[in-house]
Amino acid sequence: MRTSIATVSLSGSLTEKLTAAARAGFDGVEIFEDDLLASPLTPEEVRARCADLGLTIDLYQPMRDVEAVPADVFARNLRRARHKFELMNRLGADTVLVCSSVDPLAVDDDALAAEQLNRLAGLAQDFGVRVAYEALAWGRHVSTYDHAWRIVAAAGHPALGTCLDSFHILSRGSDPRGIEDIPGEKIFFLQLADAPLLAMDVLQWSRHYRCFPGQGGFDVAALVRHVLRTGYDGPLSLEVFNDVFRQAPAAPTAVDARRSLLLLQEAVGAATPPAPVVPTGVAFAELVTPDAAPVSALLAALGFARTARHRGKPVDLWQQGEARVLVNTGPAVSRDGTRLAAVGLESPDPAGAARRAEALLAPVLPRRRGPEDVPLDAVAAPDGTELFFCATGRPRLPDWRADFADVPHDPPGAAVSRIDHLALTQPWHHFDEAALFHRSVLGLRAQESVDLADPYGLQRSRAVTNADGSVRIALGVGAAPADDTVHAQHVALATDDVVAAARRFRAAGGRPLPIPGNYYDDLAARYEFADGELETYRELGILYDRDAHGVFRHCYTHTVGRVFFELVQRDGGYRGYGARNAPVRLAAQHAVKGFTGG
Ligand SMILES: O=C(O)c1ccc(O)c(O)c1
Ligand SMILES: [Mg+2]
Repeated sequence: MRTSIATVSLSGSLTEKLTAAARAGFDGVEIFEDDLLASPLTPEEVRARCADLGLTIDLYQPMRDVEAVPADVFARNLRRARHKFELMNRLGADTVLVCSSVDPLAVDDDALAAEQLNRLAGLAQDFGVRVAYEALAWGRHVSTYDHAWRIVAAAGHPALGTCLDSFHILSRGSDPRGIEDIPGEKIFFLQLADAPLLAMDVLQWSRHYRCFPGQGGFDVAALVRHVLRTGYDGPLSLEVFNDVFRQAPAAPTAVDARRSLLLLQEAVGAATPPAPVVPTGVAFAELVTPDAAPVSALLAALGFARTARHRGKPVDLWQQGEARVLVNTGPAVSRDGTRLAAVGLESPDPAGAARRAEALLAPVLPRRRGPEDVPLDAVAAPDGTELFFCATGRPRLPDWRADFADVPHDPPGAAVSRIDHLALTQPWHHFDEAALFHRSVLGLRAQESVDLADPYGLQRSRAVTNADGSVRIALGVGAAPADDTVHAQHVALATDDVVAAARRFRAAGGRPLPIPGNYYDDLAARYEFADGELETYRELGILYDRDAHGVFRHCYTHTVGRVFFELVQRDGGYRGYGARNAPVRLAAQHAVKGFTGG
């Protein structure tokens, strides 16, 4: 199946958009009129540029407010159309999109609409051009796909067909099954967009919040299956109006778009990339730092022991239970202060996981390893975090720990059993991309996105997890490009007894994040606690939450560079991440000098 993308979906000049679309592997483009009008290139030059890039021009759009108007108005519309058709001939574009009228002069008269569209198609035919009529969800008289199709059918012209747009169909709650009543050859074009399920004016929703299929709440794949059953054999084309994508660099957006289409093609059986290999645990979190001392002190206070050192690189392995943290002081990676640079994911089939990732356009990383090192497959997530697919102590698979030599150490503490979750901060324009990436490349499930109030801006967070919760990654982002000081990353450590773990941390000289007294006064109002329980939480800075399944108790350490740790105790199958407490945590991190930056 051919794939296409509308130039409106990408940022930049027309040339930049075309280049990004071609590099990401699209076969064609829909050229938006505004992009052409603003381009210094002549239509012939645009045509040549597309040809050089290997792109076809699959659609020119939009032509507005054509049909069901008084005769004199229609005569002017035909004159306007003639200009467009001439232009399309110069461009080498053979299909124009006509969207249903929003003109106050348009009348509610299907017969008139059909007659005028028939005449428009007659003129188009003289230019060797086809007209694809699309129902805008907010069209004045025509706002549903079945209505647009009835008019096209009544017009009965071979150069007139319909354009289906998943947003207009699904945003109105129309039943897409009716698509199968349209003959495939009369579907001249198929535009695809998803959107988050928002209760708002449909025009605003469409113009600002569309996203790539798989990133929102619509069942775009089901719609595409209906379309394919008609015999439609035109391109799958993405048409996404989105405020964030308009600002984000075009190249990664185009790759994100292409990945979304690959997944859609997989879902409808039109592509068969290697199957996802879902990770079964977190093997390690890797911090890079210019100075190991503060991180080492923090890990030691948390009860970790430095158990091994890499044979060839300045990397220490710190361990407690099944929780492993690598501290890397290598020169190449230490420029930005302390940060969470890599995650080792326990994979049942590391090579298969890497093949899946590569097929879904994840950047495969060169193996940074010495001649003796265990081969490790790694890819980069959208935020730059390196994801290693690895095995820990499993027969027949090389163990990444073989690269490390034990060093003498005292036994680690026993409070922490494993890594509960990792919180990664996404660049502001990669949030939707990140969730789709983790879902598609790693086969994780995405949970609902939640809003977290930070005193200096709203943050959003969305968790991706495997089925048993042994891999949990919370993807977070600020609302806009912003100062990143508290948009920190963190490693949450699972414990069976957060009170004991917090006490141990303090006794060992750790600095817990202080939580305001108001928080505990409110907790007392919300829940009943055993005698002394709340006082213990207050003393240790432990936060508390409950969901339908269980109880969550957690506390935070101070921040080193961009990284802090959290101790978490999940009881009774609690599924969340304490989102309700996040505003208190964020405010506390802002308030306490030394918890930010540093
Ligand atoms: O928002 C619009 O006006 C608009 C224009 C052309 C389209 O194909 C579309 O789906 C929406
Ligand atoms: Mg459209």
